[in-house]
Amino acid sequence: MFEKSTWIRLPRNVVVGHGVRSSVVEVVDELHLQGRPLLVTSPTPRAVAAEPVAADFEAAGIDPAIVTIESATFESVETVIEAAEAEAASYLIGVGGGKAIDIAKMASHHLDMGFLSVPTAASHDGIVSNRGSVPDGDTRHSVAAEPPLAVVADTEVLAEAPWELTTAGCADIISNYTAVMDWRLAKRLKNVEFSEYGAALSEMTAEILVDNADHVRPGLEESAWVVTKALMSSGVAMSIAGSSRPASGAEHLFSHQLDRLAPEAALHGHQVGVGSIMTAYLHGGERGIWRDIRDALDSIDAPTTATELGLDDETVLEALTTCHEIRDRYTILGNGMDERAAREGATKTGVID
Ligand SMILES: NC(=O)C1=CN([C@@H]2O[C@H](COP(=O)(O)OP(=O)(O)OC[C@H]3O[C@@H](n4cnc5c(N)ncnc54)[C@H](O)[C@@H]3O)[C@@H](O)[C@H]2O)C=CC1
Ligand SMILES: O=C(CO)COP(=O)(O)O
Ligand SMILES: [Zn+2]
Repeated sequence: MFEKSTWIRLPRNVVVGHGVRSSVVEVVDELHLQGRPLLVTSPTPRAVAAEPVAADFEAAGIDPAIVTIESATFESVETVIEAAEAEAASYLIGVGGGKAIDIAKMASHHLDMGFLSVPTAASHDGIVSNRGSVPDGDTRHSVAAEPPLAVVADTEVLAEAPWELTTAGCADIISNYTAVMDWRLAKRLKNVEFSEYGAALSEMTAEILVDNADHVRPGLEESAWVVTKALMSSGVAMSIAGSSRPASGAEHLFSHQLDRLAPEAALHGHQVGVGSIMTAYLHGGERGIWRDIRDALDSIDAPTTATELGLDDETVLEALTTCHEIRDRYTILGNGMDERAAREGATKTGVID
């Protein structure tokens, strides 16, 4: 008897383009959301977009509340839940980079409320995904969360954000190549659940981005358009898979461990990009695709070395040899890398000297 079933949850409205920030109130109306919104943001995105969106609500006769979080932690999720209850909010709007959107997503899941995603940076592929990513002591959780009811991605805002945020988003997408390699390996060796559609969409997204790398240049609003579409497509791949597997393999474990060893040293996307160069080497050796990944990152100004990440060689090696412990996700790292092997791989790929 056939007993499989799946429930794929995706946004109902995706609004992308020049000046669409001012459409948030209209999108809320179209979704028939009633009552008071709580805008969940972080310090810089608050001024960039949350306050203008709040002003639009006020002009429409709706009184919004705002809460500012500083970090992506379970404490921040609690802060937002308490603010939603204290302010009698009816739905949430995440306004900012990956951290603010993740926290809004997880709080809305807990509160059983709808949420909208309003990215201010094309820096990560959590914009539409149904996952939240949170560090917790020695581990890193990929938490099932509420996908957004709608996404409003203003390319004018995204293009005005610092360029390195956009290159981080590109690197988060390029890392899909190795994430899917790890996923296929885990399917073969550990029989983990695998989605051909999720994997194919993730790989195709990276392919399209790399093919369009010439259009990803500082100062071009078209860059924000190209990158945001890829970030959304990658998020949809995660929602189809029901896990972050299509977009998160060993290169993400490496980045999550760096977040513990050298907090705030570099952007998430930049860290996973450098991790992807090294894990591509582990998958394919000299003849593997690690050079293609390095060149793709280089072509869009993303870091390809420890120095460009602002890290010393020893931190990179420590992360590489210990990151398999971060979570129970089988990857090319298996039960962990030997220190000499890690040094050899990192040196051969030019990540360390
Ligand atoms: N849930 C998911 O599926 C995914 C979650 N993530 C998570 O997202 C986070 C990484 O996202 P990021 O955006 O890199 O981090 P972030 O949210 O900390 O943003 C990076 C920096 O950019 C600033 N910023 C944002 N918009 C700006 C603007 N318009 N102008 C000037 N500064 C601006 C922020 O204030 C912050 O200082 C990590 O916690 C990562 O784990 C990443 C990918 C997928
Ligand atoms: O960053 C992600 C995909 O780009 C997902 O993060 P996790 O590794 O926490 O699942
Ligand atoms: Zn990522």
